[in-house]
Amino acid sequence: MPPGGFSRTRNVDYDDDDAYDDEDDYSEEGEGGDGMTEHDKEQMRVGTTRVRQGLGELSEFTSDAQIQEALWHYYYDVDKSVVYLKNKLGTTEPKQEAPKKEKATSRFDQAASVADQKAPTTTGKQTHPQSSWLEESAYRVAYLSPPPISMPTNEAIGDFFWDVPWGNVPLHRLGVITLDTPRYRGGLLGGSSKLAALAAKRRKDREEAEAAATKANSEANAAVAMLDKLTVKSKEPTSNLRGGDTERPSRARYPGRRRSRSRSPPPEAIDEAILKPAVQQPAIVCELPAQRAKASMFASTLCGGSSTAARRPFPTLEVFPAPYTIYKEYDSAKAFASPSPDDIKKRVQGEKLAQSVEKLAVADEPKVKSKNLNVVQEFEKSGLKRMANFVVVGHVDHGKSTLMGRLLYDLKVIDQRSIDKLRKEAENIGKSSFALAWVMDETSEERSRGVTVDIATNYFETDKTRFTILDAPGHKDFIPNMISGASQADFPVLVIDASTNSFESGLKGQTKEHILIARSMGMQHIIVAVNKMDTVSWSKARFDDITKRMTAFLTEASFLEKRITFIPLAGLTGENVVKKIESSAAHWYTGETLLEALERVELPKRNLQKALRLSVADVFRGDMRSPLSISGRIDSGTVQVGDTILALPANETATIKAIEVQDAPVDWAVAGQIPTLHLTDIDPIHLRQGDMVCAPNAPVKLVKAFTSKLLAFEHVLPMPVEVFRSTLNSPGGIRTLSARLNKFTGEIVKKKPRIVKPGEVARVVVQLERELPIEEGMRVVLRERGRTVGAGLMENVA
Ligand SMILES: Nc1nc2c(ncn2[C@@H]2O[C@H](COP(=O)(O)OP(=O)(O)OP(=O)(O)O)[C@@H](O)[C@H]2O)c(=O)[nH]1
Repeated sequence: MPPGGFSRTRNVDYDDDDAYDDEDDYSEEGEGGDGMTEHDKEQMRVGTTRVRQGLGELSEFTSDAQIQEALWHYYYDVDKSVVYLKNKLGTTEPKQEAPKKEKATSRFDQAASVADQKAPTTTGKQTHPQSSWLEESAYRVAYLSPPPISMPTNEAIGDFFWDVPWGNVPLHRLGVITLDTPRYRGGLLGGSSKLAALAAKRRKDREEAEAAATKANSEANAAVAMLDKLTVKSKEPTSNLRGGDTERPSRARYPGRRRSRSRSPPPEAIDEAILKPAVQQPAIVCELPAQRAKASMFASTLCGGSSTAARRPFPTLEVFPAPYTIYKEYDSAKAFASPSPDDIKKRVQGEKLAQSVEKLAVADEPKVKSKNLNVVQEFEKSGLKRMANFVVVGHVDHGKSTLMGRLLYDLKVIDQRSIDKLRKEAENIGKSSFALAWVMDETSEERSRGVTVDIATNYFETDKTRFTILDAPGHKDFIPNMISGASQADFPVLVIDASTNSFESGLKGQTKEHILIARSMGMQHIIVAVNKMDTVSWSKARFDDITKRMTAFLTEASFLEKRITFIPLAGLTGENVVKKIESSAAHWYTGETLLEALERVELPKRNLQKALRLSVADVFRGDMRSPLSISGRIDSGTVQVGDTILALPANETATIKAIEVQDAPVDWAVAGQIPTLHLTDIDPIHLRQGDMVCAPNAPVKLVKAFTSKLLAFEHVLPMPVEVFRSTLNSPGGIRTLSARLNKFTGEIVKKKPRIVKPGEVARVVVQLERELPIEEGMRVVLRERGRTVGAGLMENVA
């Protein structure tokens, strides 16, 4: 390159890294940061000595810095440096200051200053007056906005450097100086000729490294190309891709990658960039770092590392779009329009599996067939014993469960071994006196607390009758359960504790309440078991006193005296339960035992001819064979296996699959019995405790308000109450007091009374919160805040 053939600015094309990685650059180049290697320094030292020798007497006027500057510029050429310095010293007065303090002015800078004299100056006041043009430019680039640049002419530079042997500069160094548009670099590279040379040296090193990398890449590419040949070719269309892109592996299998490129240009832009032929860019060299390592020995052996296969160019795009977004052909190809081979295989396997499963399948359960029996006739000719359900009521701890345990034990329904076991268990927790009660109280809560919580059911039979025991809880907290039990019973057995004060406290407690509820349920016969007579030494006076007071109360509650039976007994020891008492202390009692009284009770008439009505007392969700079972008393009508029933208020039908009465399977059941019905063809969610089951052709209406004839237990006035019907209870209220009635005749005594006193009978309108299946003749109990305020008979829909 001729000396005058370049612009004043040496626009060295360094990597961008150079612009900000200054510290790294210097640290690489020696401790002093002067950019000289040890070899340079040695050459500089020897050269300085020889130049001084060449200068002779002029040497004393020349500083080391000047000599070294010359040597640096002439690449350690001693002769040229001597000539240069002699010329310089011949025209320039040596300075008097110490050479070390003088700032060395490079020849290049001198050239610039000469040119400056010819060029128009545009520098402002920020420019140092003695700085060269190049220094000024560096200063401006570093601290100011770029000024309009005044360029020295090539002629001026050429004149100055006419004797400079630029032609000796190695070719690779010439390569780093370009004739591009002036481009200002920072102060590091803008004003130092040493640094320029240093940069040239680095450029050379880098080019050598790149050449090595290129060679390595060629080998690696050859290896990769060989590996690519071994892979299955993508069938996806690539017709409108550029040549280089056709070899790009499909990215459809890696959709996640596209998601990670959140800053990718929009698909349209990519489309254009990829699909249109690339525009030839002038003189842009894409210098990518070596991205591929040299092929391993194994790869070279396998694929021919020395192969001369054409090198695949590195992709110059930094954005690799997912094909579905840019290549229209993928859309039209509809790659997933038909099932994949895997899908087809799976489908075939699935079909085979389904066929084999079908072979294994059990045929659907045959529909339950009805025998279409005339159940009433069947019942009449069956010769069944009479069936009696009684509820055991009374104040808490008066001995109800113990009495029933004794009854069952003495009737051998419970064997000695079971009783011994219960005794042992009861002793273990210090409740040995409750062993008999545990015959009925089976839950751990009941046993640990010593109180009955829920209705306990058990069975026994005599020669004439099959009995169902419904043992009710005596505690006031469980009155709703007591109501549920009472609603299923034909008559009550009232248990009274004859012990001192116990009878009296019972009267204030649940004794009276239980009696009233039982009577309100329509029960007309009652057996009063005066219990724990052993605690009062079988006192006739005590028994008579209790009998007298209870008769008065019971008759007031509308029990006829002839239908009331009193029996002195002791459930714990068993006297007068099944066996007559033998003690002389009880010689005054010659009446019947409890069992005899039970056998003698007149049972209510069964409404077999009426439509089916069954109050659901329990719902059992069982196994696959019997997913849903219900139990409850049949108030009227009959059922048989195969019958369709209607559940209310869900209004869902079900089929009776099987029937059990007292744990024995039967074909039918009639009013008065408490069967268990195993159902099918219904979702278990449609049946709950308290629901009504009836004949589909004679359903019970759902009502939200009704008129009732009410016996008041407490003062009654329009107020919110809880309405109990059998096992069902629902919020509601007494809406209206229509009239007060004569207790015996039912005639209206007073219309719209403001209040009804305890013991009076009134006609009231009861409002329900939701619709419930209630019809004429059904009995309801109204409670308010845990107290029973009244019980009544539903008359009609209000
Ligand atoms: N001395 C004596 N104690 C009895 C008799 N009958 C029951 N008891 C005792 O009275 C206590 C209560 O007996 P339970 O049978 O649990 O009374 P309950 O009426 O069933 O109690 P709840 O069902 O919780 O209302 C127990 O300790 C019994 O041992 C009896 O005839 N004589």
